[in-house]
Amino acid sequence: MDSLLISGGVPLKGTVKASGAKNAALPILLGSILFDHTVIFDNVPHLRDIRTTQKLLETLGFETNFENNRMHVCLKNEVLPEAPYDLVKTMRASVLCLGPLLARLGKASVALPGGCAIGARPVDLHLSALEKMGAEFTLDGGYIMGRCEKLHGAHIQFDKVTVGGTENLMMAACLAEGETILDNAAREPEIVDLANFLKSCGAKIEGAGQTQIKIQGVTSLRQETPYSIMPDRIEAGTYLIAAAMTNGEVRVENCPYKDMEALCSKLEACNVKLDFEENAVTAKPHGELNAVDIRTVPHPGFPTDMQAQFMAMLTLCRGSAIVEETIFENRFMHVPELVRMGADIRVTGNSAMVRGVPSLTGAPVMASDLRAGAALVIAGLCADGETRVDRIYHVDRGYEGMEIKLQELGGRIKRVATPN
Ligand SMILES: CC(=O)N[C@H]1[C@@H](OP(=O)(O)OP(=O)(O)OC[C@H]2O[C@@H](n3ccc(=O)[nH]c3=O)[C@H](O)[C@@H]2O)O[C@H](CO)[C@@H](O)[C@@H]1O
Ligand SMILES: C=C(OP(=O)(O)O)C(=O)O
Repeated sequence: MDSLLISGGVPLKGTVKASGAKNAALPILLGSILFDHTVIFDNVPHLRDIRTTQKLLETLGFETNFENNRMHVCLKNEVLPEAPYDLVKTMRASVLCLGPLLARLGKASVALPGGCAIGARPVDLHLSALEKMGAEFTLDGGYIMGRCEKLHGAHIQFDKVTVGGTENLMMAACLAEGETILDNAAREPEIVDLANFLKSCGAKIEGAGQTQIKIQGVTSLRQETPYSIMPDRIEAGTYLIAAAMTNGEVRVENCPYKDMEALCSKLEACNVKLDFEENAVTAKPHGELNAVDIRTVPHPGFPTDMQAQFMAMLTLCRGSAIVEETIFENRFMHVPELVRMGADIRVTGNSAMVRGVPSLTGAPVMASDLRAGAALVIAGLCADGETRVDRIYHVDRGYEGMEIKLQELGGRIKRVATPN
């Protein structure tokens, strides 16, 4: 297993480029299941989750080729209906093959994703919505066994905003008979990217990015030109916070800041100086940072995927702030690790009170999940002394070459084998 070893205290300086977005690439790549012909994607990040998706597509009967951020996906003979536990357990987004498989084959057997470090994460809303379209499900040996005749359009009202649920249903509805309406749909930019990809291949989708999405089923999809995955707003935001925390000057290129308003306005409220260009944002050196409360909510509100990194920054801000997590019931696993580095944080229920301290101290810490790991890395970059972040495989799920990008910004960080 690998760890990251960080010597803190160097202000980050230079330019970094945001990679393609993991959370857009995963559903879009799994959308390939809907196609008979080759589909090609650009700006696909080299990540552990992308390799898992590649393996999943291969298990489902597709050939893939992935080089230089371009992936080709092509059906070999026939689509196979089973997404095995070994893959699903390492990547919950695997459940996004359920809608496309049912639409395509009328059957699917997908391992039920278990809970993960951040919460139970059930898929009940995916299943009940697909039932409205004519699917029937049983649970057998830990697998969701789905069957249907041809899926038909339906009016679906999600009880709760679900990103994955909206994506699964949008993909299923593309090849269903008739019109599907999704109400209380998620509005994340990655939903819009998925819709843009599907529309570029002949799907009839209206309203992606709004609370109501309408999809008219078509008989087939066909790609004319390669589709380029949108840049990663969470990765971009992580580098802006790392720059602010180290009081450095970092220009983040390919920064989709129009999709990052909630984060950027909170950073500015903390006194982070941001300079916006056509396609880039620069975080500039600033005076003292002020503590500002955050509350995670679905897009366009403050994203839960930035909560841990923002909390890492709050540990060094003047004053105190409340961080409220409303999306996942257990997304504070980074707190005890930040406390080991000298942070002053108290958790009560789904809120954490963060009191700013003058400095953090390096320590061996453990990443419990992807964004917790990112938060510990950026905390390490400004801590006194050495920090070792273990279980870095979580970070590798979602950050392309994180330590290389940080090294290029002057960060003293290297990948090492975890000592026994
Ligand atoms: C690959 C990907 O894009 N992952 C993102 C996606 O995850 P994901 O799609 O899993 O997140 P959801 O939006 O579905 O989950 C939001 C909340 O709804 C609950 N829920 C969801 C589905 C369901 O059937 N029943 C149910 O109760 C979840 O447990 C959670 O509490 O959106 C999350 C919320 O922005 C992000 O943190 C993840 O990074
Ligand atoms: C929680 C995340 O991802 P996933 O849904 O893939 O676990 C994330 O990207 O922060």
